[in-house]
Amino acid sequence: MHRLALLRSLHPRLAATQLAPVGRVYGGPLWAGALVRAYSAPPGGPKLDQARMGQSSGKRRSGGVFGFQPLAVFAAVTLLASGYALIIKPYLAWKNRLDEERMERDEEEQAARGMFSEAEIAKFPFAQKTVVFVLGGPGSGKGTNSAKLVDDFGFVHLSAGDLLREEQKRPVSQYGELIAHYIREGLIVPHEITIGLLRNAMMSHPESDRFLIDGFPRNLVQAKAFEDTVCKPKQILFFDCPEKTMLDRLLDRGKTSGRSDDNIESIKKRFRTYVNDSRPVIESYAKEDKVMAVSCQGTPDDVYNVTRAKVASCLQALEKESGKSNK
Ligand SMILES: Nc1ncnc2c1ncn2[C@@H]1O[C@H](COP(=O)(O)OP(=O)(O)OP(=O)(O)O)[C@@H](O)[C@H]1O
Ligand SMILES: O=c1ccn([C@@H]2O[C@H](COP(=O)(O)O)[C@@H](O)[C@H]2O)c(=O)[nH]1
Repeated sequence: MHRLALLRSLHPRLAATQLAPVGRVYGGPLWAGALVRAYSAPPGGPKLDQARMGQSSGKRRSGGVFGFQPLAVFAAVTLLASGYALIIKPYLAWKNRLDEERMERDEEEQAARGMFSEAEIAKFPFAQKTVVFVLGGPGSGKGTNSAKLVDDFGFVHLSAGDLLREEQKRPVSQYGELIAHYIREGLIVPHEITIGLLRNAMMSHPESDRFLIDGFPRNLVQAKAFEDTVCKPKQILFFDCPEKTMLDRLLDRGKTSGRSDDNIESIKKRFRTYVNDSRPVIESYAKEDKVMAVSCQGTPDDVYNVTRAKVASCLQALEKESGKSNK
């Protein structure tokens, strides 16, 4: 039924009242207002315009309590309901949407920074994990062999370079540009960023006891910072490779890798960083008798066979040692 007809059917007074057509949006309150005004008019009496201008008299209410009040209540309720529907409800929905968007943004930023709470970090048993650093020059075969060790020994493989590249690509990362620059220039990204990513990645695998950390630490400062804030490595797996072999492999990989640093300019810078900053880390751990060296010369299978044998005996020795210390 048309709203005007409906209103008029509610009370005879309305039939005698000229109700102006109203717009769609404010229809509710205006209809309700019209209803109230209709009751301010005598039967067959002043037009709505007059009522609006306050020209109607008190006598008009002589229509009687029974005719008047229910509709006045109805008008008030309609007014309130319309106000709620048109103003308060949309406002609350808008506010909720803003809150939800803010929470989503916070969660994304938190994920981007890879943050666990301080309490969660403090509780995580890093010292009980078997961490093996996988070191060697750029293109020496660290990634290739680490992937195979995962299958054979159940390690979780964490490549520091991969984690940095992932972080760089995250749209909300505050470090994206910085990381891109350091990688292209073959420089070492500030260790707080890399260690944060590594720690987060380790904590994302609470079920695992074995971690291969590939391509880290790149210098002595990183090594010390990791030992101080995360844990000491149990062993270092070092791929020993001549520069010429590494160069050939990297240039070959560069044909398909899409990496911003697999080009001759970046490769030369990476070699310089390796000689000046990363070799001293291997030498330092060698003094602690923690380095297993594997020659990267030979086919991938040859190199992996040697690697697997060395890692197997290393893990055996570590288990023996921990068995002794548990007694
Ligand atoms: N023994 C091998 N013989 C021939 N090619 C190999 C051998 N080992 C690895 N490669 C190839 O050399 C390239 C570099 O290997 P890989 O990516 O494992 O090195 P990486 O040390 O992880 O390098 P980066 O430090 O730059 O990440 C790859 O294209 C890989 O397929
Ligand atoms: O601990 C790290 C590891 C890596 N980087 C930077 O990333 C590139 C690429 O590393 P790959 O191990 O070859 O994937 C490296 O040249 C550094 O620029 C780093 O800063 N810190």
